[in-house]
Amino acid sequence: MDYQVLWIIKFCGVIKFYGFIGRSTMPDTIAAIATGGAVCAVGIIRLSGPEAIAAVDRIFLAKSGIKMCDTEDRKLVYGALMGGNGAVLDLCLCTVSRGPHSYTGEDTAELHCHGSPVVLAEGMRALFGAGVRQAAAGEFTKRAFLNGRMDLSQAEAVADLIEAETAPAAQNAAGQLQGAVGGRIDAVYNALVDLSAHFFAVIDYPDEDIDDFELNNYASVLSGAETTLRNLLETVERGRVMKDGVKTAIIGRPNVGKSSLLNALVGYERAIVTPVAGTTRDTIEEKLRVGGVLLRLTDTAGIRETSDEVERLGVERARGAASGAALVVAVFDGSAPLGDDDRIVMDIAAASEKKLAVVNKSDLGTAADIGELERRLGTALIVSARTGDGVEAFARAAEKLLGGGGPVPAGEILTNQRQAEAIGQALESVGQALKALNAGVTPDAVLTEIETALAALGEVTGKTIREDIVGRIFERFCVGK
Ligand SMILES: Nc1nc2c(c(=O)[nH]1)N(C=O)[C@@H](CNc1ccc(C(=O)N[C@@H](CCC(=O)O)C(=O)O)cc1)CN2
Ligand SMILES: Nc1nc2c(ncn2[C@@H]2O[C@H](COP(=O)(O)OP(=O)(O)OP(=O)(O)O)[C@@H](O)[C@H]2O)c(=O)[nH]1
Ligand SMILES: [Mg+2]
Repeated sequence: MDYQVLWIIKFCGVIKFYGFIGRSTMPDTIAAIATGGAVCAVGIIRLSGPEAIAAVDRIFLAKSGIKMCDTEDRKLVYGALMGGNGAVLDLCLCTVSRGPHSYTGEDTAELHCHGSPVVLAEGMRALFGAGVRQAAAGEFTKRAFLNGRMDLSQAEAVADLIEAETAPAAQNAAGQLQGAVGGRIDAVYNALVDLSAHFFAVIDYPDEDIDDFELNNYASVLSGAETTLRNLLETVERGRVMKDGVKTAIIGRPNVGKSSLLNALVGYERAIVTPVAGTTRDTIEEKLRVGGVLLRLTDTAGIRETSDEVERLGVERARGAASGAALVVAVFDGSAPLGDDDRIVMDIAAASEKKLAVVNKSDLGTAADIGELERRLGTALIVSARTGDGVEAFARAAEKLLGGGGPVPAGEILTNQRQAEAIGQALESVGQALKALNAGVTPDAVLTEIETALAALGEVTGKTIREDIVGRIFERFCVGK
């Protein structure tokens, strides 16, 4: 082959090689709309990476004439955002934060525009022209994690905070953003690292026995770790309720006002209401916040014996909803005496651990035996879905029954399944290590268990975690976070 051609091929290979190295050591610059796609008062485009400040300097002209590269960190500068064709897109504010003292740890910039999706999209287009690329979901926070600005439990708290549906859930996530979980896990992690260092020393000098004082010391470190991990795990159930809400089934015989109650609770005509018995066929779901508790309400078909095939399937679904619910709300028509269908409803509700009876239509007077309801179901609340009387009291009763309104969580409630699984594994290994220690097993057996526990704890904070798992965690974030 011609030497010249060979040389060119070799040269291209070198470029490719350095191109690869360049990409892997020097991150590119990313941009995204941070404020979502809706029309709003102010919309923010954010950038991160080595070219972030240079890129805004290409498309943003400060009124004062100053360049953003000459502006101090975290100062807002007023000016014009320029489109690709040189036209002014918006009059906006720009700010920069240089790495490492920024959210991502890299150089960052923000454009605070008028909140028009069109302006923001055009601003993004101008930035692509200035050499930046669209950020992937969660990429800013992923960079913050990879640059050591936060651990993985804090990064996950960012997503939890954004998605929180109640004030306590948001408060708990904010606590975790400050390191409530990461700090506790780190404390256990560090204690176990110290312990394993001792054990390594023992293995290196096998002739020296571990004295009793030290053995006791090791045992107390391990049981201290066990306690911390167990306490954290015990919050998982509360965490699930906090994050996912409480499945709540509204059941009752036809026409008692189940759909009317749902509508009165959520404050709009969510479900169809008619005087015809058997109006609701399929189940209807709606979220409702009562105080700090999120209810996932399911309105169901009225329960009765029926030959109508569609209605029968609906009744089956109603029974299914009740058995799958954490809270059953049994509705009765208080203006009529209780009948056989009401007693079937009572039986279904009584089988649920948590239930509330609602005696509806109080505006029509009372003919139902409220004493019977209270004997079977405990609390009975008198309401009128039509006038709204008692509906608020019902919501308060539900909140109280579900343990809402308790102390405000400051991050100590575990809401993340991945973290819970890893902590469960660590707890198991610490328990085994303690057992091995007490049984007088050779030090390396104890050490093996401690190392397994360390690996599991490292997954919580991200100290030791596979890259593909990190990738999967951040993929679930929104774009711009
Ligand atoms: N406009 C805007 N609002 C936002 C964010 C943002 O990036 N931009 N955030 C993110 O998405 C959250 C705030 N998080 C942040 C965390 C750290 C830093 C930061 O620059 N920290 C530096 C400097 C602190 C200082 O000295 O003032 C540091 O800790 O060194 C910025 C935002 C929520 N609100
Ligand atoms: N006077 C009075 N009427 C009510 C009240 N609540 C509901 N109703 C009426 O009772 C009828 C049935 O109400 P729905 O809410 O459809 O009852 P439901 O239990 O969902 O009925 P199905 O879906 O058929 O099982 C409608 O005509 C409502 O307007 C109330 O508090 N007072
Ligand atoms: Mg209905």
